[in-house]
Amino acid sequence: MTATATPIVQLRGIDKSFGPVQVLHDVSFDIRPGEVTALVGDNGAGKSTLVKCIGGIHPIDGGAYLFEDEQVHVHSPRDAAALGVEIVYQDLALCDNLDIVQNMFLGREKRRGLVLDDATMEEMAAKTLDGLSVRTVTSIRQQVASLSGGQRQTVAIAKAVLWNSKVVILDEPTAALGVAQTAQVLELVRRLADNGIAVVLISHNMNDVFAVSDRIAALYLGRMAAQVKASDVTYSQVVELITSGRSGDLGLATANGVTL
Ligand SMILES: Nc1ncnc2c1ncn2[C@@H]1O[C@H](COP(=O)(O)OP(=O)(O)OP(=O)(O)O)[C@@H](O)[C@H]1O
Repeated sequence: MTATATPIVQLRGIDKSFGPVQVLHDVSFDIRPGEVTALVGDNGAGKSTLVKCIGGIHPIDGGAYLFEDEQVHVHSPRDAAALGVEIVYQDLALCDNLDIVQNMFLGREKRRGLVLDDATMEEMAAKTLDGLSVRTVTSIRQQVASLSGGQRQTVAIAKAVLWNSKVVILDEPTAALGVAQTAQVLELVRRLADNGIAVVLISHNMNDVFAVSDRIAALYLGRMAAQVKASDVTYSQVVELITSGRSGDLGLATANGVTL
């Protein structure tokens, strides 16, 4: 996507503490439509906390959350969903004993009168999977228990997209996958962005990050060390940002977390 896409989400000066422990310090973060923004950082850097603030799971203590240039107050996942923000978690929260359609509509089932509108749900599920060019599942009435890790991840992502999401945040989507399945999921991640969705990818895997990301945001000890275009940095510069919060080669413009 173009370098000039206007951010759909802009966080400015976000602080977040849990009791006496401040986990996020003055964090600014932009998420742009049509782009994959990788969110990287060491264990405990604050990645999950940051996305949970975006997703309405944790209230922010201070700073501004702008969505499409308007300041918003997101107090619950429902508020986030109303904006079109969905998070796909590492543990996926899929129900093994339900099929793909049932999982995709879990808690938001379509009804016709008092009965479930299975035909509409099936049609919407199939359309969403088709739209993402997902051909890895054989039947949408297949139980999720029988799916591979990659297929499960695909269903979880499709579930997030089903609701006309504008922002999809993926927490380590390839962490438990083998090589081939990782490639498939990364392809899907790229396709989401190519369809105009603003995608955030939390990942510890630099190969994944460089394979699909347009931008990379590095958190270090709860501060945004840098947010840069992926094409402007090397693998080792990103590793340096993750491990020390700075990269000498990048200079000051990015060391303060300024978005380029
Ligand atoms: N609900 C909570 N209550 C108290 N402390 C928390 C809570 N959630 C996270 N923390 C703390 O906040 C810090 C950042 O954690 P967070 O999970 O956001 O990091 P992360 O970058 O996602 O790490 P990882 O890569 O290991 O998942 C950690 O020190 C963690 O212990």
